[in-house]
Amino acid sequence: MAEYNRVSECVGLITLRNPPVNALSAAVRQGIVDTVQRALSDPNVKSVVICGQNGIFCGGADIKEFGSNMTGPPLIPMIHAIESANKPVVAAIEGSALGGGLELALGCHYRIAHSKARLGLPEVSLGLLPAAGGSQLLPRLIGVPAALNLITTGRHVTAAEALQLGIVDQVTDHNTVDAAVKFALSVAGRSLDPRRISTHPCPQQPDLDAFFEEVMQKVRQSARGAIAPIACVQAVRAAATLPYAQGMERERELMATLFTSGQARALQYCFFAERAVGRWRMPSGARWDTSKPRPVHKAAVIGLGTMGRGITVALAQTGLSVIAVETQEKQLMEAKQAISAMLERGAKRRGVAPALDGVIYSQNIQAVADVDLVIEAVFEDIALKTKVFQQLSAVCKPGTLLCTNTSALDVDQLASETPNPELVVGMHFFAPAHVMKLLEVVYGPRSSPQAVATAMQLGKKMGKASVAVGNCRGFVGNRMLKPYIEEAFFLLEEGATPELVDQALEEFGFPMGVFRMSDLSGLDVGWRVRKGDGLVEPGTASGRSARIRQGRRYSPLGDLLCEEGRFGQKTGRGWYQYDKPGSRVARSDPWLHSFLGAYRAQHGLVARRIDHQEVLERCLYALINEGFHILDDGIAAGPEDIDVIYVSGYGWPRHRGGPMFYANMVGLAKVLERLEHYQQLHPEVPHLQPSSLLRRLVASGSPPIHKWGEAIKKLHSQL
Ligand SMILES: C[C@H](O)[C@H](C)C(=O)SCCNC(=O)CCNC(=O)[C@H](O)C(C)(C)COP(=O)([O-])OP(=O)([O-])OC[C@H]1O[C@@H](n2cnc3c(N)ncnc32)[C@H](O)[C@@H]1OP(=O)([O-])[O-]
Repeated sequence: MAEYNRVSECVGLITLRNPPVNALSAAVRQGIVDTVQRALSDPNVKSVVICGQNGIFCGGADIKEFGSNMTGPPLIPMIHAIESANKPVVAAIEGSALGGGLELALGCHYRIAHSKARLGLPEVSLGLLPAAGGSQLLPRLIGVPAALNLITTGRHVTAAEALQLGIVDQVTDHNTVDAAVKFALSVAGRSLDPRRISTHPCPQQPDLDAFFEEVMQKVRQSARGAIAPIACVQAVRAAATLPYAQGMERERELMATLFTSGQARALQYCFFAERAVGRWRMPSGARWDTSKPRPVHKAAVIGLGTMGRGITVALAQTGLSVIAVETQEKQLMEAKQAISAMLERGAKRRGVAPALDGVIYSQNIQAVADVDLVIEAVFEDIALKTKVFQQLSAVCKPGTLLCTNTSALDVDQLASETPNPELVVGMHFFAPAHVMKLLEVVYGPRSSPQAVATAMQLGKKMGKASVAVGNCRGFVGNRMLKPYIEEAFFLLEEGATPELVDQALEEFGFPMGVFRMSDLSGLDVGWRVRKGDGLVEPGTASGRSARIRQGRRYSPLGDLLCEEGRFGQKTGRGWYQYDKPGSRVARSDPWLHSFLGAYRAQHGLVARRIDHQEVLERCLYALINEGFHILDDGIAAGPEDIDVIYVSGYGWPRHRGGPMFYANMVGLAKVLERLEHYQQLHPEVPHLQPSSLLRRLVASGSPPIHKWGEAIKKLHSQL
């Protein structure tokens, strides 16, 4: 709702009240309509100030209302009533003015922002566009190029940038409402015509057609199949070419195409899923709101290879003091240089001073004796990690949390090497660790809820999408990736090419297909793991038996390429060829195609035509099926956990919601039917065997995804 007060004798103060972000729910909209009317009809009131309670102006339209029938006064006439008011209306912007919140402020005649405020039109990140006039008003206020940038990216700008762009009229470090009231008093009685943005002509862009063509091309490329960014460009184009009223009509038409789209539902699901994973729970019943994190003032990182360096930067950027330990002197010096450079670059980008003094470098593990939390990031070898955990147990003060950055080893086995296994959790970062959003916090059966709470809180502090998952081989992300990659290898055996498989996945929305990604991360990484699992066999045996390992179908294609020294970008040859080692532009490699032909001939395989549909069904449904196994095992608490992991760490296209949301959209019965179809064709591939949870969900009528949690609990209780 909205509260009304008269302050400073003649200023009507309207305060939005809808915690936590004063979203423009039906009640708030009604409150604004009523209080604006009251202020305008009160003869004692000379000007009006609109602000939000709790130090936040407005987080925009109430996203929770989108799924239901919208009631209450519509936004656009409400904002028009403010703009056409005969008394100056000033927006006092604290915290955030986003989406409909900024559109409300653009309807006001003046905008005063606190220096820490953030402003933006992020509707595109929800699969929408600014539909309360933002796509027509912002270009008129700040010009087409700047408005296009904000609306197609959805980025939030600082108050300083908003002032520079001309979105706000004043920035204050003091009480914003007081500053706005003082300002409102100073502009009372002034002509408001020049302040009604909708009446402004849109600044003309030279060579408009060419300009928009170029913008549309760039936006289409970066959108990778998302439809909202395209509609955003079309809406701004309307602002540049049509009178306001017609532009608003165009905005309404375009929004109608987006509002009920599957992509909008997927992106809004991601919005709430990213908030839901913070409310973690463990199979033991321990939960986020009953487990108190330990304070972490000082942390340490052991091992300063690529991952260790990124983790040190991510920790230091939170303001924590960090002890960075590397026993090899040369490696330590190189790491110090790299970390300092990363901190300086990051600080420059964020416009702050680099936290160089926050990192202390040492060759001696004794240096971590008084830290609160240690993250071990040494080479992925169980013997080495065990030795480090034993050393840490001897050196660290009681209660220090010991975390491992392993991506595949058994966290509980490492815990068993310490006297306090309850203090051990996995903190699985993704390369580059100071950039990638995802953090898998891995709890073993003996990890304490307090250890999980502490790691999750530290993850949030580092700006990570932190997801709590159970300990198992490959945790959640890598465990689901395995069948996805294996299916891609099998498709090559049956007639596909890396280009075809990658094209299908990139058209689906992945930034990179399996084989381009494999070349980037290095084929030797997977080879080492497969060797460790005893799957790699020397020589070139042929026939079906050569492709059955440990009782299941296995494709040695990746191993054979590695035996040729084809590790990908780093060797200039992999599934693709590159100009030289280290270059990133992949080109088809005739050698690879003749190698595949020879391989099929040697194994008596006949290539057949494979289309994009089959690539998507086999790679994605195999991955999704593993997701159902993970839910059934209780390794992930809910589908949101899996989807946030894949969207923030594995390049799953956000406008497709995540693997489990996608399965829900496609229809669980369809996914089951297709898995059964491929399982019949490939009985020697266990990961195509539909998960029993998937079968049970389909049998129980395929409940909608937000009901899976209770359905799974019910199904488990029936077991
Ligand atoms: C016509 C018009 O053109 C169109 C169509 C629109 O306007 S579309 C809407 C456009 N607006 C947005 O895209 C802004 C979305 N919000 C945010 O970016 C952030 O929230 C924030 C404002 C920067 C605060 O961040 P935070 O980190 O301090 O808190 P939080 O954890 O994120 O959020 C705290 C709690 O508030 C909930 N919440 C936040 N914004 C909300 C919103 N707009 N509607 C409903 N709930 C919202 C959120 O789910 C969480 O709930 P819970 O999990 O506690 O139950």
